[in-house]
Amino acid sequence: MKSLRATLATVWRIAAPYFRSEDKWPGRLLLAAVIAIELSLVLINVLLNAWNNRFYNALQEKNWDGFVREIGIFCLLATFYIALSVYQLYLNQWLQIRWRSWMTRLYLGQWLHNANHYRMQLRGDAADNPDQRIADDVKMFVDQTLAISVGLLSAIVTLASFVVILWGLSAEAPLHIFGREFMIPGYLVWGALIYAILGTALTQWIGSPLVNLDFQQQRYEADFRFNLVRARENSEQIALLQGENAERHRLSERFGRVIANWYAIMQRTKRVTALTASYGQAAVVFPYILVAPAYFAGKIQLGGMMQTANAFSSVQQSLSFFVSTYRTLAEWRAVIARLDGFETAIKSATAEPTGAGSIDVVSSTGGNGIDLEQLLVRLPNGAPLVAADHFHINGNERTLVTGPSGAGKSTLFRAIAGIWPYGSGSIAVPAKATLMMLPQRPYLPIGSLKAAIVYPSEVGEFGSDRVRDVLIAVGLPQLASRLDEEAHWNRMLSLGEQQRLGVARALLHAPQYLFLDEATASLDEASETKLYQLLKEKLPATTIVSIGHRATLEAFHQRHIVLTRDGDHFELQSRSEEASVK
Ligand SMILES: Nc1ncnc2c1ncn2[C@@H]1O[C@H](COP(=O)(O)OP(=O)(O)OP(=O)(O)O)[C@@H](O)[C@H]1O
Repeated sequence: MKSLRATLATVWRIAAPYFRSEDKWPGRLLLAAVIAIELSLVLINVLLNAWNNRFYNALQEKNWDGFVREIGIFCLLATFYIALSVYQLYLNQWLQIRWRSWMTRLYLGQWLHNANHYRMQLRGDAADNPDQRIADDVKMFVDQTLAISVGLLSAIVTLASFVVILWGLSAEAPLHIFGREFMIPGYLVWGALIYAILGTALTQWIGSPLVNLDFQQQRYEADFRFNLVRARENSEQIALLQGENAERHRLSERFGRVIANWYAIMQRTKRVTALTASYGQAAVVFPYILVAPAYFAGKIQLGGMMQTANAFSSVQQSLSFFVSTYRTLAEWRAVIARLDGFETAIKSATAEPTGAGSIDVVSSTGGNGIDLEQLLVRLPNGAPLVAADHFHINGNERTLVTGPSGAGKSTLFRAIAGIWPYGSGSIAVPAKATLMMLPQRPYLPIGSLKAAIVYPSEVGEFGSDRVRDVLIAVGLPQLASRLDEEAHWNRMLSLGEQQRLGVARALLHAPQYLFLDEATASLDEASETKLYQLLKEKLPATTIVSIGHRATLEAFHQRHIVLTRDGDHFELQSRSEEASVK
């Protein structure tokens, strides 16, 4: 009961914001229309129930006029029923897509806000496969929440209406057992109730493991799909290493989990279906068995019996709402748990940069350069990595950072960029300063070459002539005529060419602070020298901080910082304050 209340509270927390959002009026109106139509359908069912009585009595009495009139009434009711059903589905789908669009935009916004997606990945927490949550789970949540809540409402209203009818019919057709009449008020209602409670309890008992199995299934499917995508993304490496067998083995192992869990679902579903099917079939004859003695004793007519059977089945069906939607409910709970986990992970990732035990990245005013104060960068497991008590990265200067592999150079850059929360101390970056990080392998989104170069800006922000000039300057004249060509550039270009594109990106954006993390390491020394010369000439006002291993790089930097081991971590130390080359 407690977990049901907690689940409903979670549903409310996830679902309610849409109906309070800027799209609240269309959403509320559509929901109201869907509910109104559902209630109208229940009303038609009530009218059809009374129709049963009149129709079968007309048949029994061989009353032709009555028969024709009832057929006419049926056609009228059926026409309304059809029209309402059509529009209920239509409006329901309309609401679904509006609600889903809103939630998808919200989740995308939160996930892509302030490097949350990166921190969530670092934490490796419950929010695995965010793509599945944003793409599939939101859709399922909206579909199922609507289906279940409208279905539940319909079941409650149907139950209330038909319980009244069935109560009246119980008095008309008193219970007959072995020729004796028993006066039990509303015995048909009690019969339906006991029947439904038994069915519900049995289904819950047999079917409860399905909730967890469904949850695991979605997870294994997403995991398998993600690994397929990774294999596709790294197909060149796999082919070069002849890693196909290893890949097949790995993928088969992941698919094996999908299969094993599916068998478990099949076993469980078989039992649940056996129960629900028997339950449904027994429900067809059960009311006849209850009222047939009264019918044969001549207490009620055929119409009365048919109406009773119909009312009984409506009551029984609405009481069995839980049984009939068990699978959907199980899936729904799994979806709710996943979205809840996703929201929680986003919340903690959002809170992390400002929380206790995190590095404080602040905006400084007036100064030029970046100040590291009492900085201790840690690994996610808490182990210390890089420390700097008072350190100043001078503005308008070119600084080279070196140190042993794994010393934490890249992680220090991540901390300065404000995406690495683990650690303590503060990093003061001038307010409104523009920072750009160039990694060893620049990210080039799939699309036109121009869009890939100007990323993360919009294509229209830079003129094509400008982009062409920059491409020629970085030594890629052969690409200058292919700006509109669409491709997977990370896959198509050599690493050296990708690094030249990275430098082209930096030249276009002309940031105030440019951090190069081995961003030219794949080029030959002569090309690297040319690119650095270009950066020096074209971006004279830019503060450049480079990570690199080559000694030749020193010539382009005025200052050299070395990460040196100090116990369990590394310290930042200036090797030379004097300029090498100005
Ligand atoms: N997401 C992460 N989770 C756990 N440990 C990490 C993570 N990212 C980096 N590390 C660890 O932090 C340490 C420093 O990594 P970093 O990439 O900063 O080193 P680096 O000095 O740039 O090395 P290199 O010169 O080889 O590029 C490494 O031991 C690495 O394993």
